[in-house]
Amino acid sequence: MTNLVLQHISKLYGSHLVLQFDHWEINKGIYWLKGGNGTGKTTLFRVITGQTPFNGTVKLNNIDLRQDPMAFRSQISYAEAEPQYPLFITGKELLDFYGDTRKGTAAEAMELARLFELEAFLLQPIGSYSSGMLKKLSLVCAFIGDVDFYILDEPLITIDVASAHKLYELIKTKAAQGKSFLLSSHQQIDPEKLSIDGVFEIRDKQIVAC
Ligand SMILES: Nc1ncnc2c1ncn2[C@@H]1O[C@H](COP(=O)(O)OP(=O)(O)OP(=O)(O)O)[C@@H](O)[C@H]1O
Repeated sequence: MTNLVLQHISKLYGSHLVLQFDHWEINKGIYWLKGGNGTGKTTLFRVITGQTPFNGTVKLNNIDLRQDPMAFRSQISYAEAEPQYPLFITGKELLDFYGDTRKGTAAEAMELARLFELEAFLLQPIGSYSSGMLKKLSLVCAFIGDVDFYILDEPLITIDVASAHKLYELIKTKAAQGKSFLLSSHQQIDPEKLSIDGVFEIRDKQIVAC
């Protein structure tokens, strides 16, 4: 049962204040974070996943990111908007790496790769992948293993309609198993394809419900 709590948050890049708010909390569900370019969505995701220094407290299911980073990270999966991987490794090597670190099985990784029609490319270096293939590979990585909370930054960019449909179905299946999602998307999310439990926006450095 997901519970994500952020308290007394402030995030600066040098002297540029990007986020500042006292409290934001979500429970189990699928959430959509909207907002224009540069409002701080990716920064918020990087704060939640402990990938950038910040002031304040982040807790997932009562596990404090700072006090117990290993336990915290084992509960969370983050797919970046524009994933960057070493170009010389193959897709399979990347999936094996994620499988090892996330304690996922090779069969699970292959099943996800097959779902997104990446199977035939797995032995090729990532440098030869198209932008859509790269995005799908990053989504496959995000779904390897068993975590409680998924953060998907712009999961719909560059993927085709059929893949978007598969992603929606995967999110629904995981949500039915009790998992939670925080998605950012500039594209409208069709409520008939994916039912959203809450929509937020970053406005003036704060997270507000829409
Ligand atoms: N590493 C960084 N160093 C300095 N400033 C940064 C850095 N990353 C982001 N910023 C600044 O922080 C602000 C928020 O950026 P962020 O990438 O979080 O926005 P975003 O909402 O994800 O934007 P987009 O929708 O364009 O992806 C912007 O003003 C950006 O210039």
